[in-house]
Amino acid sequence: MTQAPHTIRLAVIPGDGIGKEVVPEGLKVLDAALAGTGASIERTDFDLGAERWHATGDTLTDEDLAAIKEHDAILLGAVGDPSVPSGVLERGLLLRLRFELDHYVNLRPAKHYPGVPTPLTEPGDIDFVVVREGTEGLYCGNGGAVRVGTPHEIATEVSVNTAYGVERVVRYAFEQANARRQRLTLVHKHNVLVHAGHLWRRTVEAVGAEYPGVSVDYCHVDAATIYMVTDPARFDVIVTDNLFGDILTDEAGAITGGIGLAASGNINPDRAFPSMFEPVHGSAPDIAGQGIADPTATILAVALLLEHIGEPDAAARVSAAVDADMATRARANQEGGPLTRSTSEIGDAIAQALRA
Ligand SMILES: NC(=O)C1=CN([C@@H]2O[C@H](COP(=O)(O)OP(=O)(O)OC[C@H]3O[C@@H](n4cnc5c(N)ncnc54)[C@H](O)[C@@H]3O)[C@@H](O)[C@H]2O)C=CC1
Ligand SMILES: CC(C)CC(=O)C(=O)O
Ligand SMILES: [Mg+2]
Repeated sequence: MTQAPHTIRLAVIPGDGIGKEVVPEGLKVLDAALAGTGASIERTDFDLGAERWHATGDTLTDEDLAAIKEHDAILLGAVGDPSVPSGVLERGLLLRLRFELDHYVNLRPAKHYPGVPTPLTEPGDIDFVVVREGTEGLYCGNGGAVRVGTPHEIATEVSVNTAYGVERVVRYAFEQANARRQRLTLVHKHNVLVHAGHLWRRTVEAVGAEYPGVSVDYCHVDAATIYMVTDPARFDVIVTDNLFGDILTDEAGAITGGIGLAASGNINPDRAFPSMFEPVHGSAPDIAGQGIADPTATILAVALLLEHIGEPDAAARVSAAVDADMATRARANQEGGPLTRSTSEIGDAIAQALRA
């Protein structure tokens, strides 16, 4: 559908490793999805990541951050590289973006496309979303270490959970559940983490009273990892903290056909700052540079981005093109084996389907 001409200001951060390989495919599909709609992309590339850090020592400067804030949305590949001490880019770049831009919702849909290979023998109908808290918990960097390197070293990481932070993400999760199959599962570990866990439990109870149509369930996180492989169809919306959500969504990627299919949105629902869309996976140094990374997660992140910025038709067309590509994979699988395609061949196929 043609709309009035308008421009979408997009900040692009390919990052490291396969981030640099999958982001061009996401952009290819974004262009194809918007062709003829009246919307155009005004794109700014940010060279953040390992190379920049080696050259300048910067992870994310205040100037970078101010420039990124001038955009409508952000597309990110992945950050992290074996040549950089672990945590420097993950904390100084990725988490700093999530915290500074108040991405308190980390939305991670998980869907199995029929016939697509999965490690589960009977996957059932897997279609759920994880609403992971994005700005608190164990990822705050609240901790420290003393007597480092000695036999008496003590290291702490303290999980921060505020009533304000938990309530706003729980409310978002109830809204999601209300718009879906009206089932919400809180995942935590309140049998042990009694302070944070009981705050989450009480908050879900209190907010849930406003959503009488939504049934509420609870799993300890260890049991949740079991149900995710034995009965994933039980889940509709999972709400959980930053660390548990991180772990569970890699598992969700694995059971739905691979981490290369799992997309995410770091969302500021209040729209005070641009939201950031990225694949769930990391920079995958083990396969980087080979052109074999699956770009589908990034392409699905583009669909989430389009939905968020008010281009639902384009978003639906991207999702439909991915559905069709998944059906092609399923057919190939039935006919004797998985399709072997390069990163750019997958991007080309999906972009071409959109232009057809
Ligand atoms: N959002 C981000 O930027 C994230 C960054 N990282 C960083 O990435 C680096 C590598 O972390 P890992 O723990 O190895 O996790 P990873 O997600 O990069 O890789 C885990 C496994 O999944 C495979 N894989 C990942 N994406 C794939 C794709 N698109 N297609 C096919 N296979 C894919 C990899 O080859 C690897 O075997 C680290 O520096 C880590 O801190 C990790 C997770 C998220
Ligand atoms: C690299 C971490 C900071 C984040 C992560 O693994 C994730 O958000 O999935
Ligand atoms: Mg992760």
